[in-house]
Amino acid sequence: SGLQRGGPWIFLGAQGQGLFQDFCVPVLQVAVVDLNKTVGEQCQAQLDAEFGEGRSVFIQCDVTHGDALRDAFQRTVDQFGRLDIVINNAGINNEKNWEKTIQVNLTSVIKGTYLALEHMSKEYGKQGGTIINVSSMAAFLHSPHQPVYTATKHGVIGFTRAMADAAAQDDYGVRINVLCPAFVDTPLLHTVEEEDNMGKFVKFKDDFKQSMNKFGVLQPSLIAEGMMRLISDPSLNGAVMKITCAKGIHFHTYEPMSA
Ligand SMILES: NC(=O)C1=CN([C@@H]2O[C@H](COP(=O)(O)OP(=O)(O)OC[C@H]3O[C@@H](n4cnc5c(N)ncnc54)[C@H](O)[C@@H]3O)[C@@H](O)[C@H]2O)C=CC1
Ligand SMILES: CCCCCC(=O)/C=C/[C@H]1[C@H](O)CC(=O)[C@@H]1CCCCCCC(=O)O
Repeated sequence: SGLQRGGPWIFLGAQGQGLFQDFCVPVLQVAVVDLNKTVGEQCQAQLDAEFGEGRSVFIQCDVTHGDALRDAFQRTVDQFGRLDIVINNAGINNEKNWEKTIQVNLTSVIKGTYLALEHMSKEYGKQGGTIINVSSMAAFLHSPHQPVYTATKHGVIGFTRAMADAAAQDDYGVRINVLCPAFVDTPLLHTVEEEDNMGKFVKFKDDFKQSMNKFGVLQPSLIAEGMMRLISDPSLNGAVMKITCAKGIHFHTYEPMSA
């Protein structure tokens, strides 16, 4: 992976579970791409403080705007000379404006993966790399509270596994994996109580909160640890990493196909 070379990375969706404090990378070059200027600038300030100035850039971008997303990738490569690691992390929880949820959580992950391949795949004459697409345990345990969110997270897994097979069979030199956290202590979790986000499904919020009490809420540092493992283990491609309070970091296993 690119980790040994120390980056560069592009991290789409910056709040990103407060991940940056927890990445212990000695030589880091990272582009933080986020819609929210305040969040992006805070992330960059943290990175400056921890790793020194000049190693990171914040690019304000709505990942659902195709041209802006393409520009964000190009700016990253212009700044750092190459790209090794891409994390498609941006996500929203909006059942009222569910079309937007599909755009951010699924369509932009697909676009982000294709753009990442343009900059990293041997098919395009590039040097290889690694991609992480962020799904959710909602892809395994559904809830009446989030039907479209749940659908997008299933979609991320299906797309990622199929692309990982394509990457292996056509020798892209790029590993593509998916990460499925259970509840994580981030601002996103608070949106489940808001009618503006949940629409008519807000009535299920108490069930959802009970589920949080039952299964517990993860700290972002464990998500960072999972990402580091996906980045640094060269044997992983098409892997579906789950992270839960009960079992920590582990992998989903699929039945072999029968004839
Ligand atoms: N917090 C949780 O319990 C869980 C979160 N996840 C997933 O983890 C990922 C990160 O979520 P969190 O850090 O929890 O959420 P968050 O809300 O704290 O951070 C998400 C970031 O994405 C950015 N973003 C949203 N829409 C965007 C757009 N159109 N363009 C660019 N940036 C955009 C936001 O500004 C925010 O900074 C998401 O894909 C989410 O679905 C998965 C399982 C559980
Ligand atoms: C607002 C976004 C919150 C997203 C959190 C998330 O993705 C949660 C998904 C839940 C789904 O909607 C219903 C659930 O029960 C999911 C969480 C389940 C955690 C499972 C832990 C299982 C275990 O400990 O073995």
